[in-house]
Amino acid sequence: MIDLSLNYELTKKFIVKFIQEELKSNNFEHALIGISGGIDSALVAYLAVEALGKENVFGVLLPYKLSSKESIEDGLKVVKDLGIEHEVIEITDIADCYFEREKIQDKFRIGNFLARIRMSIIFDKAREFDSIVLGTSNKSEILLGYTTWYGDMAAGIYPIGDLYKTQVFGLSKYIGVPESILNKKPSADLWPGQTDEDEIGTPYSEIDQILYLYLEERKTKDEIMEMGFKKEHVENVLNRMFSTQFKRTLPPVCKISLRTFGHDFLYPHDVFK
Ligand SMILES: Nc1ncnc2c1ncn2[C@@H]1O[C@H](COP(=O)(O)OP(=O)(O)OC[C@H]2O[C@@H]([n+]3cccc(C(=O)O)c3)[C@H](O)[C@@H]2O)[C@@H](O)[C@H]1O
Ligand SMILES: Nc1ncnc2c1ncn2[C@@H]1O[C@H](COP(=O)(O)OP(=O)(O)OP(=O)(O)O)[C@@H](O)[C@H]1O
Ligand SMILES: [Mg+2]
Repeated sequence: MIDLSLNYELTKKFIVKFIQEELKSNNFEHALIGISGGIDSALVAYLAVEALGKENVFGVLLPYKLSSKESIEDGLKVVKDLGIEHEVIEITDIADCYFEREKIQDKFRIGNFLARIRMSIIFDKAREFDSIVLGTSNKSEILLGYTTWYGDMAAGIYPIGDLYKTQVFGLSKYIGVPESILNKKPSADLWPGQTDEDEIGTPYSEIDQILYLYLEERKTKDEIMEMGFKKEHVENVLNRMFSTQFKRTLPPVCKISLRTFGHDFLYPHDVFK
């Protein structure tokens, strides 16, 4: 196993500075975060308070009737520990109105819809509080595409987007995220009993190694398997990554004019006054 742990003091400083600079250069003072009770949003909230001060960070807790009891308890623990202003908005009525009307029972449709309802409320609240939305996506879930496109992925900036999930755990422990959050299994909490690792089929300890070896050490699939990783896990991780490239790029634009978004305007000087 490759040691993916980082110098967490330095990592924290980089992310804190990143949040400060991104807000400043885009003329924002406030940041808003959807707080789920999970580790990604907890970590981002702690880093945001360090970067901006507790008076400039807002938390929104958006439980659905099937959200786990621990999620809401841990979410409240985060906002109370940090002393940030927060709102709890239950999304059951809004979501069930649509599910009942369309007779939807498929858990994936339900889960993706919940993620997109949350996104709508988060951006509405960002407008109300004149804030940038801090994304909570990490490198592992972005690379796997394990996320709802334009749902929980939607954000202004990604402070922990270059940290593998195992590094999210390392940094969270380092900065003192509450134990109950550190000790529970990552879950999208979109249906009862859901956990990331069960749904994906490979534990994060292996996902991160496989992604790292393939992307950063440029090992081939065969070389990774020769290092002792099971074929089913290597194929699972790489296939998920290849099949979700669309989630990591702007939608392709059909080029007609001489100057087209996505094809041109690739550098800041293209659009400067
Ligand atoms: N090649 C392609 N080019 C352009 N668009 C493409 C496409 N392939 C699919 N699509 C579109 O993308 C849609 C599917 O993508 P999407 O809607 O994102 O949904 P999908 O990837 O099917 O599902 C999202 C997955 O992420 C998990 N999740 C969601 C939310 C939060 C978390 C969490 O960890 O907290 C996890 C969830 O449990 C589920 O496994 C298709 O319906 C299709 O419209
Ligand atoms: N009930 C909720 N209330 C507010 N925001 C939510 C809720 N559920 C999900 N979100 C938003 O969607 C993001 C994605 O969820 P995800 O499960 O990947 O991260 P997490 O819950 O923070 O960490 P973990 O992976 O440990 O569960 C959350 O970080 C949060 O910003
Ligand atoms: Mg979660």
